[in-house]
Amino acid sequence: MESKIVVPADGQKITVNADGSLNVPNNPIIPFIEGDGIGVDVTPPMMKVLDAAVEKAYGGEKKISWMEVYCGEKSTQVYGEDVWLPEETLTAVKDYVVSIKGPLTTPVGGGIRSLNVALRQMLDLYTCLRPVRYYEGTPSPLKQPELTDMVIFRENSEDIYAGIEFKAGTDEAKKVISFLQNEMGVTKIRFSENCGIGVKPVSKAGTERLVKAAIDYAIQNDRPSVTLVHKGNIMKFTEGSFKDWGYELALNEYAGELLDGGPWVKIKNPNNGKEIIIKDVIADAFLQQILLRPAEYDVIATLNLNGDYVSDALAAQVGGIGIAPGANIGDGIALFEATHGTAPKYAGQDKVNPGSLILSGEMMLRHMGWTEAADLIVKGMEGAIAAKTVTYDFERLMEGATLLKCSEFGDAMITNM
Ligand SMILES: NC(=O)C1=CN([C@@H]2O[C@H](COP(=O)(O)OP(=O)(O)OC[C@H]3O[C@@H](n4cnc5c(N)ncnc54)[C@H](OP(=O)(O)O)[C@@H]3O)[C@@H](O)[C@H]2O)C=CC1
Ligand SMILES: O=C(O)CCC(=O)C(=O)O
Ligand SMILES: [Mg+2]
Repeated sequence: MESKIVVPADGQKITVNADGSLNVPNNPIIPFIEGDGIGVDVTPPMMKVLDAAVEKAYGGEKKISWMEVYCGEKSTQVYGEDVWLPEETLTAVKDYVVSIKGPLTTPVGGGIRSLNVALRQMLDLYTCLRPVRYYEGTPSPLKQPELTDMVIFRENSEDIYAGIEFKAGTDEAKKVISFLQNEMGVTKIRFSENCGIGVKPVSKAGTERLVKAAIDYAIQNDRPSVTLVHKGNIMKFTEGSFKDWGYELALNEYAGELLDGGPWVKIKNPNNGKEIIIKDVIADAFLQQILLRPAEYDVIATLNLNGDYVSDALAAQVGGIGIAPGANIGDGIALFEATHGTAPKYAGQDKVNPGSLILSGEMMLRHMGWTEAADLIVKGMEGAIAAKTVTYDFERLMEGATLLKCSEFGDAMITNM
């Protein structure tokens, strides 16, 4: 297939050193996927704000060379019908090490499976990292939204997102049901003649690498606890094992000790000698406690579906998914993306909040070691919200706010840097 990617002439690749650290040139080429729906609205301000922050922080010494790569609806326009995820996009995201994407549409029921999930699985980006913090002045349904300060580590490669499911009535579904009944002695499938079947793989290796990433983050960032969120009382050998393997990892790899006889574990932060508590909570209880006692939770390690639900719920507590950032991270490669989707009813209206993708870009700059530019983006966000110059999602909940378009909010962030 003919290449459609135009490599900028004036940039270099980021590379990964043997110890896993990044080698970032002053003029890195960063691939971006515009995204479907509101991707067309939020991606341009994201690039503009990042460029302005880099320019202000480094006075022209550093600069991003953006390189468009394609996925989703735009890919079908550029490459032709049915080409949703071209091979050269995957190759670029791998080769250029750090990239960023807008949201991509997934039809409900039939049609293609999620391209977002496909990117994560094909590139083995096993951690979905979603920090949740409060910006002063943001409208929130909570009385004390500033107490919500959590960092979600969502397992990104397993669980029912593996897409192993069979439609009711198909030969495949009948075959799986017959195997379960006749070879595994399963008697509990109600209405087995017309039943869809899904499979939920959760492995020890997959759990360990995710929980390790969460504990390492807590160590590096001086955080007091890591909570394993699961539904292990019901799904004993998937979600329950996730909890058991997480505790075992803390005990065996971090010289953990049982706290009051267990199951909670304490480990010592080797950087400062402080205790880090590894604890667990059942997912439904967690969802009420994050509203009632958010200060008790800090770093969160959880499975794929729980992490999806928890991400939007926590985002709502601090102002909504309009400003909820995220990253998909593997060993070496990172693909940054907003927590929200394509919000099709707002597509092309220059209306929605670009904050989620911009703050994902802020995470990207920090990941690259460009902390001065990242700090300016945080300052720009704080300033724009404090000045009550905001997009519709905040304006409708704030008194005396000025309503800005999507692109204008990006400009307001730049003014406040
Ligand atoms: N990673 C990804 O690419 C993701 C893709 N998706 C896909 O996106 C599509 C639409 O999904 P849907 O469930 O509607 O979820 P969306 O996140 O797209 O939108 C749900 C609602 O969230 C609010 N919202 C979303 N983005 C913004 C923003 N930038 N600024 C302000 N408010 C925002 C809007 O609320 P209000 O109506 O109150 O204004 C919107 O109606 C689906 O195809 C889904 O599969 C979903 C999630 C993630
Ligand atoms: O891939 C999708 O369409 C939805 C993904 C999603 O909701 C998420 O990653 O949070
Ligand atoms: Mg989601």
